[in-house]
Amino acid sequence: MAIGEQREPEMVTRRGLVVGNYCHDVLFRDGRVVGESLGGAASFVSNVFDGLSIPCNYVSKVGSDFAYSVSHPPITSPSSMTTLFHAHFFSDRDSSRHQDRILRRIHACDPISPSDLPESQFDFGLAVGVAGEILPETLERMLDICRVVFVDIQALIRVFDPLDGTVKLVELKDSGFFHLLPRIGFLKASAEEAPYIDIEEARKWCAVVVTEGKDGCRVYWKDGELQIFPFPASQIDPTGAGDSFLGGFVVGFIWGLPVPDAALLGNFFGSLTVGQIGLPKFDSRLLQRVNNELQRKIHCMGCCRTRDTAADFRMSVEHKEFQAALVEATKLLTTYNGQEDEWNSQNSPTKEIEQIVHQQNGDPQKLFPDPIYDETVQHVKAAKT
Ligand SMILES: Nc1ncnc2c1ncn2[C@@H]1O[C@H](COP(=O)(O)OP(=O)(O)O)[C@@H](O)[C@H]1O
Ligand SMILES: O=P([O-])([O-])O[C@@H]1[C@@H](O)[C@H](O)[C@@H](O)[C@H](O)[C@@H]1O
Repeated sequence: MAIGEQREPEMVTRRGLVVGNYCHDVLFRDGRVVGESLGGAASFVSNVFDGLSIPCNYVSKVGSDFAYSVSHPPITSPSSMTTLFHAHFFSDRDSSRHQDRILRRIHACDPISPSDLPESQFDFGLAVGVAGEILPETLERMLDICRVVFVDIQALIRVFDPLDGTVKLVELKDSGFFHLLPRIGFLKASAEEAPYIDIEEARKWCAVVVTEGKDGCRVYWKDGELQIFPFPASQIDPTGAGDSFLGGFVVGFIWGLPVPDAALLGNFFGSLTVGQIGLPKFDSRLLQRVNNELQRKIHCMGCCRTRDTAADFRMSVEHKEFQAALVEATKLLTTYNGQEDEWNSQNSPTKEIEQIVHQQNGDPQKLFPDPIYDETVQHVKAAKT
């Protein structure tokens, strides 16, 4: 190619590394089981990446009891059980934010050590542990082999009650990961986690994205901050919204979008996630529309994907147009949602589990001794095979 000849802008394929364990999620509302699903940030992130054809390596560990088939096979630890979370929601409180979710880690699979990571180099990495499986030395190794690393703070600051596994949070500076901050590209936190970071200190070292549920998100960097608007959504289950947000944000970033536009794409996928229980299904037509929009944007930017890891925080002149295009894409969901409701009503395990649990227990309050639920789930699964 002659020097100076304009290259047709194109998405240079970037390869990533996603590190974090898949898990089993059980959702309770007012003490009643309302759903059980594949979980773990890696599953929500890969759901977005697969939908938008982002090539990635995944390092995730599960036990031999892992109950789901996934597009990126995990490492099975025969001596361990799959990470299991019980997420308790309550109708009498505003569950539009996770603050009112009580998370309990019932089982924890083996941690991911540096030697579990591939030897090769990667353009980007996502440290997305949910149950303490990412060790400081593992994150350090990720920082060595990935050019830019996106970290979900829930991988760093969660601790677990020794008696019942209830998830609590510790200050980042007391987490054992603080010294790695200057090497992290982006730190993602929910509004509930943000107070444990000291954003004024952290932003000196890396960009911080704080997701704010139905209010969208806020991006902080050394010299500024920006509020990025949300997309409308009727929330059914907030689980995984932050994970899908991070997936969308990273896609925007590696496509070369300015950070505010990447955050908008994150908001978009977060809003689609809360409208479904567990791992969301994205309409293929909607995903195609998003891909077309990304192609259009990099064409308009007249640049091939040459930006290295330098982040561009300027609000693009096209930000509003991008937002409008994504809103337009969600209109495809109106028809699909009709089928989706059909899918939920017919296929959701919830009803079966509720009926069996009710028969067995009469009073759903008995649900709390979790083994009852686990046994019921096994029974339901067995009945399905
Ligand atoms: N009820 C909602 N309506 C619209 N968008 C939402 C809603 N809840 C979450 N989102 C989107 O998903 C993103 C992540 O959600 P949030 O609940 O803040 O993350 P986390 O799961 O980490 O707590 C938000 O920044 C927002 O863009
Ligand atoms: O809802 P969110 O915080 O984005 O992410 C969730 C984790 O916090 C939770 O521990 C896990 O069980 C879910 O599968 C999901 O990954």
